[in-house]
Amino acid sequence: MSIIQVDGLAKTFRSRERASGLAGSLRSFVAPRYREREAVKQISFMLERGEVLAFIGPNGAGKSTTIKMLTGILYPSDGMVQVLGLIPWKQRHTLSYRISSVFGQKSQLWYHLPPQDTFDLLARIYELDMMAYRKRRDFLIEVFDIADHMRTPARKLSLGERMRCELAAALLHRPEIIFLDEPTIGLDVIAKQRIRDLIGQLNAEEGTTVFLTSHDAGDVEQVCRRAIVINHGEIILDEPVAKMKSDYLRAKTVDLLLDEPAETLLTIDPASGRRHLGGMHEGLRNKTGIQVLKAQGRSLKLEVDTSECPLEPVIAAIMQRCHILDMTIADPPMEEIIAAIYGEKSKVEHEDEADFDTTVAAN
Ligand SMILES: Nc1ncnc2c1ncn2[C@@H]1O[C@H](COP(=O)(O)OP(=O)(O)OP(=O)(O)O)[C@@H](O)[C@H]1O
Repeated sequence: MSIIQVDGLAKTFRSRERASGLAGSLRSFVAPRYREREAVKQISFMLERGEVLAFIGPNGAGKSTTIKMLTGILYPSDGMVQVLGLIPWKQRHTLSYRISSVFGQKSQLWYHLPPQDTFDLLARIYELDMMAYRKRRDFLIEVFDIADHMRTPARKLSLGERMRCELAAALLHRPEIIFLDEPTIGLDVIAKQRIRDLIGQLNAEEGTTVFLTSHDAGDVEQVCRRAIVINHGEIILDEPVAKMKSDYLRAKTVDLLLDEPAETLLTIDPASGRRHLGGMHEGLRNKTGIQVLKAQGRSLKLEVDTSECPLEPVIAAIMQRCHILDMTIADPPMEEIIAAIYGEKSKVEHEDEADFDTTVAAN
C-alpha cells in the first residue's frame, strides 16, 4: 500500500497585479487585474513506505508548492492526495503527528532558545510521554553528535551544527515520513556529507520514508534511490537514481592545482587543435570521455564522463606525473542535468513525431 498517493494534483495561484505610481495604484484599486500562475499542473505519482525520493527541479518548478500541498499547508486547485491515508489539507492536525519537515532555508528551532528548550517544547506540542521523550532525545543527541550544542542559543550555532539540531528536532516524534527541503543548502563539503549520511542512516535503521528536494546533484546521487524531476509544474522524469545517474549524472568536473604548469601535461591534437592529456599513461592516451576545460598556470580543469572513463585512473595517471596540491570533484549543476533531460525528451518526441509522419505518409 502506497504511503503517498498523488493523483492529478494541480495548483494555480491567482495574484493581483499592481501598477506602479499613484494613478496606477488607484486604477488597480478601482479595477483590479489578476494574473494566474499554474505552479503545479496535474501531477500524479505514488510513494511506498521506506522509499527515499528526490523531488527535483529548477527554481520555480513547483517543488515547494507540491510539498506544501502534501503537508496540508496549501489547498490544491484540483486533484487528490492521500498521505498515510489522510487528506493533508483536511486532516492536517492528525497528519502533523505522523510526518515532519525540515527547511534548509528556514530555521524551525526557536532562534533565541537553545535547542534543548526547543526539544522540550516540541515534546509538549507532540504530547510525548516524558520518559520515552528523554530516551529518544538522548539517542538523537548521540547519533547527531550535538551534545555540545544543546545549551547554545540556536542563533549562535554554525549552519552545519544548526542543521543537525534541526534534523534531530524533526525526528523526536518518530515521524513516518520526513520532508526535507534543501537540507544541505549553504553547508560545506564535510557538513553536507554528514547530513547525507544521517539521512541514509535514518532511512536504513528506522525505515523513515524520505521526500527530499535539492539543487545539489550530490544529495540526489548519494542519498536517494528514486528521482522525480519536475519542471514548469510538470513531471518530466520518474525513475531510479541509478538509471538517472548513468543517463544524466555522468560528467564530473575535476579541478586540480598542480605543482607544475598544467600545460606540461597536455598535448595538442594537430587535426582538431584540441588539447588533451598527453602521453601520461598508456591507458589514458586518446581516451574518450576526458575533456580539458581549462589549463591556466598550475590549475587544470577537466570534465570526465564517468560512463566512458572512471575517475580513478585519470587521477592516478596525473599523480604519477606530478603532485596534486589541491583537488575538487564536482557534479554538474542541477540546471544542466535538467537541460540534458529536456534535450533527450524533446529528441525522443521529435523522433516519435517523425515516425508518425512517415507512417501516415506511407498509409
Ligand atoms: N503564494 C504564491 N502566489 C503566487 N505565486 C506563487 C506563490 N507561491 C509560489 N508561486 C509561484 O509558483 C511557481 C512555483 O513556485 P515554487 O515555490 O513551488 O517553486 P520551487 O520549485 O520550490 O522553486 P525554488 O527551487 O526556487 O524554491 C513559481 O513561479 C512561483 O513564483
